[in-house]
Amino acid sequence: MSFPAIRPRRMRRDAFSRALMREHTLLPSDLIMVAFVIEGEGRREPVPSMPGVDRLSIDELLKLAGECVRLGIPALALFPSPGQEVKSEDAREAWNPDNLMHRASRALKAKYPDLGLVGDVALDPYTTHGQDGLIDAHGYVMNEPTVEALVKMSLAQADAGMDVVAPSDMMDGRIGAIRDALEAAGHIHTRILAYSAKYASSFYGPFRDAVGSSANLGKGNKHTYQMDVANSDEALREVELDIQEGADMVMVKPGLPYLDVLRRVKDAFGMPTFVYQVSGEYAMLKAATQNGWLDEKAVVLETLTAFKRAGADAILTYFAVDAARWLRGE
Ligand SMILES: NCc1[nH]cc(CCC(=O)O)c1CC(=O)O
Ligand SMILES: [Mg+2]
Repeated sequence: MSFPAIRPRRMRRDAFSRALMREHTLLPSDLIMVAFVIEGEGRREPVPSMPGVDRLSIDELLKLAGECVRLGIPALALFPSPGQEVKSEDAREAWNPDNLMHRASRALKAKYPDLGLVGDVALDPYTTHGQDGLIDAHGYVMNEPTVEALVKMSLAQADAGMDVVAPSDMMDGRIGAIRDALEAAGHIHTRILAYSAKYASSFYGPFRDAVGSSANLGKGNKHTYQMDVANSDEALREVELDIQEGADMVMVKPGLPYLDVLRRVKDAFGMPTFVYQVSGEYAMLKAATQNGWLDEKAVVLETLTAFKRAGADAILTYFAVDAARWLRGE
């Protein structure tokens, strides 16, 4: 009777050999925490479609930042949830030097100068129609006028101390325009994290609730600028352009349904490649774990490890603080 000489199970038998052959390790330093900012003081406003996520006033945000620093999470990505009263057709609040994001940035940098700050660059929190750009009479998002606005927004964020500007809008040519403007203004250290392969996904619904753009967007969609979910060659073309235009980091978004794209991007370019585990992925996992159908710690760490396996250098996730605590055995 002959048995297999090659037994992959041998290495899996004991914890020591499993540890030695493990190919990827998830660390708190792989994570970027995501937070929503609101006006006020002492305010934590729950996002109903994202149980466990609160919109935070700046003083509460400072506490979250302190926790990130303590846990070894290198950076915090900020999204504003401004009131309807500052929204307009032309989104001018986006580059107001004293807007909510910029006040948050200055407060965070004063208290935690070493925590990396990532500012979202897109117009959707500030437009009355909920689109990421400026629209023409037909509701089409106009490319160049939007890029001009994004440039002003990026300069204002850099002035307010943001370390990284992260255009999440998918306009053509915006990385090059932002890079030129930052250089010309002397902001030579401001990094650009480009949402390069951002899909027109249905997994963003809870985020749009959180920043207050879903009601304004109504039945609208973003199919004329975000990518078709069926494409991945196109993702490589988009990433290549952003690299040529001066991106320091490129991103694939959403995460879990797009691991194939992540792997292709990492293999093709070897760039710092980030992935965004988006609001709908968060909501999906939360719903199942709150029902007791899945084990939260186990599935969250599994998804985050899967991103690393697929080639991610860093992961934007609403679970960053929880995951870092679990990884540290807290
Ligand atoms: N500029 C919009 C933006 N920036 C980040 C997200 C989604 C993030 C998430 O779902 O967690 C979106 C939503 C959208 O494109 O409508
Ligand atoms: Mg592009």
